[in-house]
Amino acid sequence: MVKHTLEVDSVLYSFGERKLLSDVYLNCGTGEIVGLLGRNGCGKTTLLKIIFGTKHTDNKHISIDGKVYTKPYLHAGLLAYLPQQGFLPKNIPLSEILNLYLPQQDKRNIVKQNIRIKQHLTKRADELSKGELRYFELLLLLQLDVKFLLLDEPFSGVEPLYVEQIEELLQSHLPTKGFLITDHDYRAVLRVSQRLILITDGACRPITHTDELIDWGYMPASTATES
Ligand SMILES: Nc1ncnc2c1ncn2[C@@H]1O[C@H](COP(=O)(O)OP(=O)(O)OP(=O)(O)O)[C@@H](O)[C@H]1O
Repeated sequence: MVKHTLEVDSVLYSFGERKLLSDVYLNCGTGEIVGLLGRNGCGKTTLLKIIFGTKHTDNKHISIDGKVYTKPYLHAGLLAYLPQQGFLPKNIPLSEILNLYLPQQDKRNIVKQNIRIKQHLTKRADELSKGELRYFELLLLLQLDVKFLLLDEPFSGVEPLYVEQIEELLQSHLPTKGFLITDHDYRAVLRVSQRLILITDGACRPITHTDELIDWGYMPASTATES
């Protein structure tokens, strides 16, 4: 399997007097899940939007397999983004949503035949529970022919059983995809990620041991025994 690389460098983002992101470097290859952690408001969502290309910034260098892109989302086959708030139309059934997003029938069938989704196909997105909807969104994005997925809070509001199923789903697509994932369910992020990056003070810090998350003030000291 060919390995692809996403490289993010020199990201600067500021508003007013505040420099939100000032020293960002990270990379991700297909075959790995990179967990992005950080406190509320540190800039995780902003960074994912900058990488996707939908958020303008003062400076950035986004490359995939060595080629630089200013707006990667405009190029087929590169990236997909799961936004925090979801992205699906609310007023049409899931089966029609699949027709819109997945032109290939075999890909649609994978989603339609999924044991957790098949009974919901005639429902609209707003008729699903939060966990069911998140699972459906992910399942759909995973069928897209893209090399990298940027996932903003895929576990948010999701019950433990679905969290586990989402983790399994991501793992099953590792042969062809790479993932940048952020979520406040840090236990799930720690479980599923091969590498961790903490955003703090506008910079990306590679984390090699979970104790460092306590040292940087992201996790409470009471969690030390879990690491
Ligand atoms: N153009 C802007 N003007 C004012 N504030 C901004 C602007 N862009 C980002 N911010 C602020 O920067 C902070 C970072 O937002 P962002 O959503 O990226 O954080 P986050 O790390 O994803 O937070 P959370 O974990 O709570 O989802 C927020 O406080 C946001 O309001």
